[in-house]
Amino acid sequence: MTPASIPVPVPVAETGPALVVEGLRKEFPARSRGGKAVVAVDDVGFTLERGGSLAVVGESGSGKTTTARIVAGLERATSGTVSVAGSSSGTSRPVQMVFQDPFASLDPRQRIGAGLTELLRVRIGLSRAAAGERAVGLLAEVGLDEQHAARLPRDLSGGQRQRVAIARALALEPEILILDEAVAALDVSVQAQVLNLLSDIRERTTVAFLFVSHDLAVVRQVTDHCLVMRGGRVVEQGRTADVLDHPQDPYTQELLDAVPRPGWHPRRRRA
Ligand SMILES: Nc1ncnc2c1ncn2[C@@H]1O[C@H](COP(=O)(O)OP(=O)(O)OP(=O)(O)O)[C@@H](O)[C@H]1O
Repeated sequence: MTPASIPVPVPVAETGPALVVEGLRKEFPARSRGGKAVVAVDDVGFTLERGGSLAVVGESGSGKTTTARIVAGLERATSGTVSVAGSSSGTSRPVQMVFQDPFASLDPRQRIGAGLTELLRVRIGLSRAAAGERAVGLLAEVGLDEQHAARLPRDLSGGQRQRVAIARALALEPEILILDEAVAALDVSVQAQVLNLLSDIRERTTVAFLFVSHDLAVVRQVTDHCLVMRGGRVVEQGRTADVLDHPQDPYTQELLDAVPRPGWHPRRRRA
């Protein structure tokens, strides 16, 4: 593999889509001698419009997270291109990622407000006073107040910690927010609150969402386009409502059939 084949983020025009991915491929080397390399992502392509919301769905191991990590710059593709809007405009991190477990990205000894203020000083270059003010504003945007700001991560609920993770991602003024199973660990009612927050953010800003999820009900609620992956490849993509209501690929139908719905009854096993 020559260095020339490693994709470099290419800026796209200010008016163009937030993200264009073409011919993306990721091979992981064999884990043992004589083992086979894993092709985690194979010829994946999609476009995410500014302010749009695209779901990546598929069963475990289908390549969703690897695709998201390449877009976020956390993993290098073997080949293909990832073009992110704003990557030439001085925005240092045009893509931010929120994970299922926000604990991992929070310093357990740092109070929420102080951590956010530090992030704004170090990464955005704001003065101490301006960073403090912006931190209060960002926390308010995600529904948290100064009482929450004074707490340590362990003294917040799971939903509140996820709000903090979203505030920290937004602090860096990204073009694209990747949410990788970001509500999967939350109780249904807390999940609904965080999903409402994400809808609000979409209405207020031009941030585009890339939403990795195995939960098709959540996908229906928060995305307008959807990409179905299987074995590293895209089997189907289109408007979320069309894909979920009229799946063209049998695999998408299988995913839909696997979801318990109101009125769903497990099939009785034959004796
Ligand atoms: N660092 C790695 N080294 C080797 N193989 C990997 C690595 N990361 C992922 N894989 C493999 O690549 C494939 C795709 O994994 P990926 O995590 O992208 O799938 P996923 O759809 O996100 O699954 P899940 O929903 O379980 O997170 C799997 O076969 C996985 O075992």
